[in-house]
Amino acid sequence: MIDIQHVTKRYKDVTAVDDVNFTIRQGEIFGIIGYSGAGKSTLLRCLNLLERPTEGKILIDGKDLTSLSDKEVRKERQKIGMIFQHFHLVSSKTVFDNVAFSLKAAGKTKEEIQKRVPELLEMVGLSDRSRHYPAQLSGGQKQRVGIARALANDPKVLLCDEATSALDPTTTKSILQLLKKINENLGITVVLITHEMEVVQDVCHRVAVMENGKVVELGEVYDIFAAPKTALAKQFVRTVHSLELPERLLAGRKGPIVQITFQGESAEEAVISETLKQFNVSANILHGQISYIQDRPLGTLIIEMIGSNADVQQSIDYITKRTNQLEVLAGVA
Ligand SMILES: Nc1ncnc2c1ncn2[C@@H]1O[C@H](COP(=O)(O)OP(=O)(O)OP(=O)(O)O)[C@@H](O)[C@H]1O
Repeated sequence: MIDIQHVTKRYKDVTAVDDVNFTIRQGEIFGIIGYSGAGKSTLLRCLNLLERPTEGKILIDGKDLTSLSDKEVRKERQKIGMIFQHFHLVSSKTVFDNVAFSLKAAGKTKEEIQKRVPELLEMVGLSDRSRHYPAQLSGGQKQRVGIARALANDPKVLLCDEATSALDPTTTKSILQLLKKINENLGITVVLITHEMEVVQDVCHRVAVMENGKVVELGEVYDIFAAPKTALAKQFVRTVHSLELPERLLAGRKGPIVQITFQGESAEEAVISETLKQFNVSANILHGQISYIQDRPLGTLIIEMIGSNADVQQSIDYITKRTNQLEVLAGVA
């Protein structure tokens, strides 16, 4: 649906986006994650040509935006809503007028605006705030106004530029739920950039990990959580699924310490107890958790395995076969 074809954006000697090439599918919530300066904002702004790529093409539904004149781009941009970290509301206008603004800009009649704005406010749960000014709203409510304004002209795509970064964790969850609802109910493709892996875990279907202007890893969110390939993706996964063990525990171990990741159904199987029954080893459970990503369980367990070298090795081989991933964190003492 959104084809990003070899897009590069340079500012003098800085290459903010470096030959990025991937496709965002119709109806998905696509996350772009990276640390500050990775090029996320620049890439997002290239998607609606707020920034013109220095090289490469952006195609939306097969239409090459980069080949259009500025006037034509402004028209196309009405089909692409955008929300921002700091909301960008007009402080002198009421909630109603902030939302009406987009409709006026698109040439809608007064009657159409009077009908449409209440529908939009209802959708974002702000029907009772229509006559308030932005200064009278909480951060979460301001972002809801931003979302209503972005949806005013029935866009096919919603771009979210760090939309929850200025919000507290509870408000972040509620805004993410709203984005999810909009995606599911209206079928709008959502592209969001963030530096928080938790946001990706909560709502995204797929994610691209960016570093130095490049996409270093891209895939289904579940797969990246289950088996991140690059050091950067591993770092981001660890920010959510942190299973750090105290040094003291590692120093006093009697056998190897292994981390096992269970994917899908195997998370609910008793692989460990079966292993202990079959082989002459005992296991010391040090840490464990099960997360649900897109309603699929992903389990992580850290155990110390105690027994003869041969038995321990056989158990490790058995568990590796039964689960998708086993990593030895510390070898034999
Ligand atoms: N208008 C500009 N002029 C010059 N350099 C820019 C401009 N916009 C961005 N850059 C540079 O491009 C690089 C990528 O910036 P960008 O804002 O896209 O990163 P980001 O991943 O979104 O970071 P953040 O999360 O801090 O916004 C940075 O080195 C930045 O300084």
